[in-house]
Amino acid sequence: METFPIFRTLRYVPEESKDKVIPDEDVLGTLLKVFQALFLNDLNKQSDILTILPEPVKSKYQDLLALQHQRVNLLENRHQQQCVFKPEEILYKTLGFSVARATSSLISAGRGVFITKGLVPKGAVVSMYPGTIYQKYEPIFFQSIGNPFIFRCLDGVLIDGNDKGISKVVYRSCSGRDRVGPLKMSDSTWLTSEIHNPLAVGQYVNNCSNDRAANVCYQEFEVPAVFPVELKQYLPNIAYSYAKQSPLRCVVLVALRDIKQGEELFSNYYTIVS
Ligand SMILES: C[S@@+](CC[C@H](N)C(=O)[O-])C[C@H]1O[C@@H](n2cnc3c(N)ncnc32)[C@H](O)[C@@H]1O
Repeated sequence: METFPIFRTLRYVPEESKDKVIPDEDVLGTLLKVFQALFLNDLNKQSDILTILPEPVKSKYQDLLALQHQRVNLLENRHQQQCVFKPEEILYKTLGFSVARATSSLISAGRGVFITKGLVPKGAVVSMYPGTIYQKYEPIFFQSIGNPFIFRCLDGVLIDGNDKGISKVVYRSCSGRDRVGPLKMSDSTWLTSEIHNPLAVGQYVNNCSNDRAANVCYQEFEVPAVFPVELKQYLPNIAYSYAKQSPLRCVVLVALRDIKQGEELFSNYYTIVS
């Protein structure tokens, strides 16, 4: 009888990446830059979002929006030009590249992740690994059966990045639980075809092979307590258990070299892919 491993693909951050490829401040800086641009874009679509924000946050964005409109009017010489873009366009305008899922260049590997526009410089954060965060003592047995999207961090913390079945239900449930009034503390749109955070595709990156060297690597990151509350809605991770004290674990993928438009991303799973 065939024995089936619980974790079909259990990728992990290898010991050597304790020496992080880029400093945490750079990861944080990139996320803040992209999320703030996404938020301003959302405000342009729906300015009534401002009314639910605490006063200091509201005035910060009112000023930023006013500045943005001034700039657009100067450039375009038009009145009240609406500047609303798709999330992938915001990513391109902010970081100089966009990234998306498409059929992998590897035969029968399903989908993969590609640079669809622009150039990713070496050392840039190129995507995020979305999913529910489990401490190593938390139950994940049923979610893990036949699930190739489980990622293991150095300390045994697991991230379930599966966007289907029970994994999807669990993520949605945790995300609803952690809402603070109208404010979302995480992004659930990576479970749908309308992704709000275009970086949240890292779970679809395929494993490297002899003829496809890894061009990205995983790096762990803890979201600091000071992370702006209005930008948490773009974080594609949620803790399985509600833990007010512990910081939220994230995993980002960092470019190991310059990556050009049209190239597929490959990481090292450090496991045998079946
Ligand atoms: C986390 S998923 C990656 C996304 C997957 N390609 C998909 O479309 O769902 C991991 C699975 O992708 C496939 N895969 C990843 N790297 C591969 C490779 N180098 N060759 C063949 N299949 C691969 C395997 O089926 C593996 O279990």
